Amino acid sequence: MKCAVCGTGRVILKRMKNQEPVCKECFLRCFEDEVYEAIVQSNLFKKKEIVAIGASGGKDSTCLIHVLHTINQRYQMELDLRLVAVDEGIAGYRNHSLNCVEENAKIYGLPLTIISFKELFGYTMDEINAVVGEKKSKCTHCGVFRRKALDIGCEKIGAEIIALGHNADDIAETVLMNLFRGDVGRLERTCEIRSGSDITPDLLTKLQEEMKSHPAMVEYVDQRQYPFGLTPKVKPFKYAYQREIVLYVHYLQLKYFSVECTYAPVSFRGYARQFLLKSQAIDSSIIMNIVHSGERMKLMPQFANRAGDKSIMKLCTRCGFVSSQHLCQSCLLLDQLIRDDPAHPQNIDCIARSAHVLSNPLPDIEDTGG
Ligand SMILES: Nc1ncnc2c1ncn2[C@@H]1O[C@H](COP(=O)(O)OP(=O)(O)OP(=O)(O)O)[C@@H](O)[C@H]1O
Repeated sequence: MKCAVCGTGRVILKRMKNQEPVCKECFLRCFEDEVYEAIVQSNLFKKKEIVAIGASGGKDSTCLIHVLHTINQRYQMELDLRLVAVDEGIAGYRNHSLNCVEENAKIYGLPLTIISFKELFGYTMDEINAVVGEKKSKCTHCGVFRRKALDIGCEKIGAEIIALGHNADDIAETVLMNLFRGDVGRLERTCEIRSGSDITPDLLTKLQEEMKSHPAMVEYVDQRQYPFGLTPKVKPFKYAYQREIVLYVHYLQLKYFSVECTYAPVSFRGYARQFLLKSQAIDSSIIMNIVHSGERMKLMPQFANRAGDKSIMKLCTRCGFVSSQHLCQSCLLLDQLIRDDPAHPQNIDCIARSAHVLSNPLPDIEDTGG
């Protein structure tokens, strides 16, 4: 059997989306072209834009670095790509994956900035684990703190947009997870290829006004179009299957860390992942069907939960990040941690830490100046 694209190459796989048999070269090229197409169709980036790439060292973000770097050059997109990595402080996991990020920063000549939970919040994930307890999932803490850390990372490198390696399987998992939890208010956001900045001009003006009188935010009024917490997040791999990402990084022998997070086994996401794995064995189109279904679901107004309601957004009274409540989720979680932590000597002022990190340049682990 010959490659369905070039007609001559030796077939190495059948594409997930249409079962078309393709050779290695055509697979790599088609994969890159499809990501480029998704970027162009959704107008994800502007020319010369500083784009942060959330780099975890895992296969998805490693693949994203390679693909964005490749198509940026091939199609003269003129993007200024920079890496932001968050060190959550998970011994035996994140320290190893950060080594891969550092290696890739050198390989692609991209500047890298690392932001650590310990410096930002006063706790590593391992310390949070000790406070929260072994049996409970830590994914909420990790996810909420990481989002804030990535926003702060963007601020430090001057990026007003961040690209993340979420793929179609991740999105389908999140859709299922939200359904399993009955948390349908989040469905719309889950499936967006670009999220964060989709607020009305009136609301943006209101938030910008709030920034002017917020002690922690006033200095950013003239510098930022969006308040903190609204940095647009884009998912160029929204339509890429995980299995093809694995093959892509395998064929190109990219350097990534493949071990699962220490805390993953007790995560709720695990149920959705198992369900999806079993369903996929029956029909591989299930993943994209879930993504497309999620895209088309729209909540009736009476069911929209408050978390999904952008019109009620304000600035967290403590740290100044956008929030639907008086205190943002990260400040609430931090307060709870401090309350539950018998060893904590005093309340840590979250905004003092955020402000400290923002105003003092962290030593960049590797700045190759590319
Ligand atoms: N510690 C981190 N630092 C920077 N970005 C991160 C970090 N963790 C996750 N991300 C970003 O968020 C995306 C989704 O992460 P998540 O852990 O949910 O999925 P993943 O499939 O394990 O991704 P990856 O294979 O890239 O680790 C990653 O692809 C990356 O872009």
